[in-house]
Amino acid sequence: MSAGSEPSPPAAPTLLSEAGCRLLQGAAAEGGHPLTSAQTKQFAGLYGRLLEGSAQMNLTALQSERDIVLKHFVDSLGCLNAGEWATGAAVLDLGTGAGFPALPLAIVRPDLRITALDATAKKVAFVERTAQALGLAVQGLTGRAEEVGRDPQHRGAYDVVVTRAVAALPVLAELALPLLKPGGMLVAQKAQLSAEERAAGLRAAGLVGAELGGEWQGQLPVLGDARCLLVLRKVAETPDTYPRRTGIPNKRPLG
Ligand SMILES: C[S@@+](CC[C@H](N)C(=O)[O-])C[C@H]1O[C@@H](n2cnc3c(N)ncnc32)[C@H](O)[C@@H]1O
Repeated sequence: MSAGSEPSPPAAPTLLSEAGCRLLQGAAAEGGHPLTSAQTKQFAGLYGRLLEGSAQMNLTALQSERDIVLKHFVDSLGCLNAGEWATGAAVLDLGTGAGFPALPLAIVRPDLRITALDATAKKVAFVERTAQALGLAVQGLTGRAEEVGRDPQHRGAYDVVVTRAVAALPVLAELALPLLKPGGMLVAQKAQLSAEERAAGLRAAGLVGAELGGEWQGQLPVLGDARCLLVLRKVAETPDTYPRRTGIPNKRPLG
């Protein structure tokens, strides 16, 4: 800058392009979740924050605008396709990473009381900052689900535990069921669910007080990739022995 010249204005935040907004609106509507223009603006802001955050830390492997729109934003909304998400429900996103599905869900369902749990503190800090900037009611929570599930403040406290791309179904059953209220549901989103994983998941569910509560098979809008949602319903108290200590659910899965 030469002496006496005006300081340059701060760079405008990156936002979703117009084409990206149209793709988002079309795909969300195709998936049964049409967006208002205010919600589309919130997604545009989320896109910008995700790009900024990704420049500083490892937040997402997805690089292109199209992939982020379809495989993060629209895919996250697909979690709503299974089960009844009652108005005002307390929801925990187990293993939220960069905020998926927690942040898209908070945009389209501002009535939900969403807690975004992850073992990595800097990811949770990103989610909290982003939620605050976009005016979304998402609480961050740093910790391992194995420990949070034994904390009286969180055990039995949630109507819905939702999870995407975190672990195999038997592991999810052990981590999620202790966190649910009686009658609550785990919604596990999967790209694929083999017959073996499904059977082991249902056996694990029986051990932690759950049964199959529903199943949804569908496709990711525009791309057509297979998606499956499996719902486990809490029908009995989870024994105090679960979840086992950190690492054991993964190392020696139930079922
Ligand atoms: C592959 S990422 C998926 C993130 C996000 N759900 C998504 O779909 O983009 C898995 C995340 O789960 C978190 N995670 C895995 N096991 C966990 C546990 N036992 N407790 C808390 N977080 C866990 C990891 O730290 C990681 O951020």
